[in-house]
Amino acid sequence: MIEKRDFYINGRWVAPATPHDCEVIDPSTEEVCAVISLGADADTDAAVAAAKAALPAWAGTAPAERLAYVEKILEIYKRRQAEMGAAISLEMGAPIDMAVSDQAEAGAWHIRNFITAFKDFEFLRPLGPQAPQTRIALEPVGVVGLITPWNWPMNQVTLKAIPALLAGCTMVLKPSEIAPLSSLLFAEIVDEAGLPPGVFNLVNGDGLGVGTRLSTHPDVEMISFTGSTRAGIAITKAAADTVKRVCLELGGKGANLIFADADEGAVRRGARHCFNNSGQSCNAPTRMLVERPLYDRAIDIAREVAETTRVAPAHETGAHIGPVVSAAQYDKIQGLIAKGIEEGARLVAGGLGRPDGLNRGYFVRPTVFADVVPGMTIEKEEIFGPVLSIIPFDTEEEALAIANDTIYGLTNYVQSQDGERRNRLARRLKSGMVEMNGQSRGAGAPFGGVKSSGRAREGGHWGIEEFLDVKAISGWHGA
Ligand SMILES: NC(=O)c1ccc[n+]([C@@H]2O[C@H](COP(=O)([O-])OP(=O)(O)OC[C@H]3O[C@@H](n4cnc5c(N)ncnc54)[C@H](O)[C@@H]3O)[C@@H](O)[C@H]2O)c1
Repeated sequence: MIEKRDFYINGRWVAPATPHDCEVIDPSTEEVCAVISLGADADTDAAVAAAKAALPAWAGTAPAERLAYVEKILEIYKRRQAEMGAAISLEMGAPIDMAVSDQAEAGAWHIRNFITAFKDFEFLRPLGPQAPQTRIALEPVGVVGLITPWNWPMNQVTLKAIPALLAGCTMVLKPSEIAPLSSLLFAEIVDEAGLPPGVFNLVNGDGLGVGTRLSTHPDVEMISFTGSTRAGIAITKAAADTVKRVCLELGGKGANLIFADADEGAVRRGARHCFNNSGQSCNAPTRMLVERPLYDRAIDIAREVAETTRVAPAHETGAHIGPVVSAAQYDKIQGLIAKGIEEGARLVAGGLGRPDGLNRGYFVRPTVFADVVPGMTIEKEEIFGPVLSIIPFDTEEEALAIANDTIYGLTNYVQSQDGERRNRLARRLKSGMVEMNGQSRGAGAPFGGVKSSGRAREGGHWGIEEFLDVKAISGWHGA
């Protein structure tokens, strides 16, 4: 049993002000695998005070010095990547091979992309030839609170902590209390990199405790949050009285528009993407919109993908999907599958209950619904499980209308050999990202959404700029 009750505050591991144990559950076994602490206001206040005290010196370091620290973090992170994958696999159920090669690797990928973006990042820029004595200065926002979810834990932590460091901010990270082990390891990595005390702090806790304290704290200038739309709204309201910057990465209900001229692998790729990470990705293409001539064939392919997707405990090596993260998520997904059946969608694979042979653990059957009608609950709500909804369409306009008729707007997908059509749709789909013909976002591209998916932009240049205030200066001396 892992016992990690301490928080990382002011460069040291410290016991919580008041003991408050919290059990971490291994979703593959439903057994307790670790004990952490939930912080109280006193812990949060101590971490914010440390970050505030460290801010002037850190904000004043040369960019090259901050870059050197981040390069050191990357070096240690790579050395400990297998350990990181194991922590993620245990805490949230990603299969061990995938946890190392995708989940933990996502963190390394973001750090590398930030390093590249930072090398030509300009903190002082001319406004333009029309105003030769005006400069635009980008300055660190200050002390920032980072609140992260359990589904891609290191992906999210690196997308926040690394640009905050590069920008010159100091910070308090509150990872998900459901999956805190990877973040505790990240704090060890930061500690080993030798950052000045107080620049990076970690306090474990829940949303109502540490999360709310950070969101309302007068010395915290910004909250960078990834998680549910529900919590994002609560944080925005809580942060209003202190007029913080609030950057939100929230839920999604991605549409994958597959036209009859799509490449051979499009349906298979879309179904696999939906089931990856047991469906627990905010950008998952969960609504597969298929042009009528391809519709029956697409259902057959999706069924085959579901039936051949192996579900197994997270510690097993090889290609499979693991459990979903918790009993609460399992129950929510079961409820939505039941709702799909009740509302008349056609169940073509999977369904209620656990896969055969798995009687313990939060395992969900890869599930495919066909004949899903826009407006059905499974078409509207984010399920966050391995559940695909297939919807037929006859015209491009109809597909576009269905895709855009959602409160979310994170990633949409288009599969077609017609380049003109792809470009047209890319501009008309209401989302922060559009991925076409299986091409994923390029290194350093901004990740973020519109509408109820939140409007943060993380990664690369954009991700660094989120942690900077813009100052306009006129009467500047010199060139
Ligand atoms: N857009 C993205 O980039 C992105 C990425 C991953 C996950 N997500 C979304 O995250 C959700 C799943 O994650 P989750 O269940 O951990 O979400 P969640 O919102 O319940 O929790 C996320 C984090 O917020 C904290 N929190 C909860 N309520 C809070 C409050 N009132 N004040 C302050 N903090 C609070 C939690 O403790 C946790 O650290 C899904 O909806 C998913 O789509 C979005």
